[in-house]
Amino acid sequence: MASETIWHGDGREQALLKHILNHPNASELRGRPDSILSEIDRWALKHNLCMMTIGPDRSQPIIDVIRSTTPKTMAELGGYIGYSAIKFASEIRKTTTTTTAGIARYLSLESDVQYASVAQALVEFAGLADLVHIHVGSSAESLAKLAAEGVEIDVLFIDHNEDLYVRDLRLAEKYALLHLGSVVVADNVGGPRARDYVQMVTKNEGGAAGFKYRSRTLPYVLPDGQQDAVLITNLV
Ligand SMILES: C[S@@+](CC[C@H](N)C(=O)[O-])C[C@H]1O[C@@H](n2cnc3c(N)ncnc32)[C@H](O)[C@@H]1O
Repeated sequence: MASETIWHGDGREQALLKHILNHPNASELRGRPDSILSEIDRWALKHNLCMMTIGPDRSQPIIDVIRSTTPKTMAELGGYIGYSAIKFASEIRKTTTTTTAGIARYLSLESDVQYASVAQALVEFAGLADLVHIHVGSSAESLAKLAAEGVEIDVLFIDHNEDLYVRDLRLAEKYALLHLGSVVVADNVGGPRARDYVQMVTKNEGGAAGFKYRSRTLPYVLPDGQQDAVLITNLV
């Protein structure tokens, strides 16, 4: 019988953090997001571990979204160890304009306290703690808190639990966290658990807040050979 891929939670996250912080070239890695992410990728490859991070290749279409929208506020559902937060927040920093300078932020929502603490340490090591705000708690609770603070999300990256994609997009709309022109990017939409979400955003019907969805699917193959896809949806 084929063994199932283990993606997380076997101590690899803490081992990875230790590796990065105690790296012989730690002083050269510190404050260099791209080098830190490359080191994470190298470490995972060396230890033959599939990590549930967005990784370098799948990041590219999301980087393109950031470049074309220059978001003031980007949020993600599912932060894990902070890989995507470091990748996308550093891109936001590079694309910061005079209008977004000082106010751009990346909100990372993560339910697991231990993963969030690894993420916080890596974000600080990458020099992005002023931009990245990690919210520990379930996505439903954190979205409600963001709504109470009057947050408006320009780019929403959904990458937590496919069973919750529909519910959480609906919540973000209900709480008026999204606006006309917001872009929603969902990863891992290739499997059956994301079917309802795919149906919802690829129909030309409006969402709960009256926006219409314009979606495009970008297929990819996972390191273990499974087919999957990213779905990019513009609210129009
Ligand atoms: C695929 S990983 C995220 C990977 C990350 N975006 C990256 O690319 O580096 C999914 C994460 O979502 C978190 N998660 C699952 N359900 C959640 C929920 N309801 N609210 C917040 N986070 C959740 C998990 O603990 C896990 O760390």
